Amino acid sequence: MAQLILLRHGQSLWNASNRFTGWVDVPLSERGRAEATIASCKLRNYRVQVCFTSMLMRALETAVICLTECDEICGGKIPIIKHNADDPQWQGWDQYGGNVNDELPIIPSAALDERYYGNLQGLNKAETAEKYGEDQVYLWRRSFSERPPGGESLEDTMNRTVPFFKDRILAHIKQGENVLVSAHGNSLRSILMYLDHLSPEDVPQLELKTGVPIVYEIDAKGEVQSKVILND
Ligand SMILES: O=C(O)[C@@H](CO)OP(=O)(O)O
Repeated sequence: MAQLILLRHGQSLWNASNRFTGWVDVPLSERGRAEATIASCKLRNYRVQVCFTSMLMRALETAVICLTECDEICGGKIPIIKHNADDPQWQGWDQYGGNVNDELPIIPSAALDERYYGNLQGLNKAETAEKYGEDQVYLWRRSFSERPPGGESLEDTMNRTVPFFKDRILAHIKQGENVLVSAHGNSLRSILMYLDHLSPEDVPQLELKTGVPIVYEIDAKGEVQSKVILND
């Protein structure tokens, strides 16, 4: 049995100012860094062997804080970010001498990036609801299939997150390795939808808090055996 820890990044500067963010690469706020530190300390009795993140700074920052503040989660290994590891042009410039077993790889992938919010990116969420109506904005934000203007629906997002999750992340879990995934509200909602067998009618109610770890135990067949949310 292996553990999968899903972590929505800490509060970003645009979460704080209530703006649609999507693929805009906004860093964490001071509160977001504190949330990531608290998550790290909640996870001090857990151990992971590999970490996946999106390519966006707020998820990478959260992963690095989580792995380095209360660093017991690394089990004595050094976290090392594997930029471009999936790029066929990559020449291995960060290769080094020494024992690769001493490192805890952090693997960033665009497959885990937040849902693309298209023309809504940068707009204030409350002002957008006033302009287009609460119901329309709720559909854009929380329905499964409705696309925000020029952006991705949750279904579109799921079509890139879940294949990556099955091919790359579940492969580690099935071998008994514990994995930390640091990503986003909607990219993680799509993965939870898969893990928890949620229907398109169930998923609008699913809300993930920033910086709150969700721990799954998953067996060698990839079946979920338990789930716990590390709230306060
Ligand atoms: O702005 C975003 O990218 C997301 C996550 O913060 O917003 P929403 O709550 O609408 O999913």
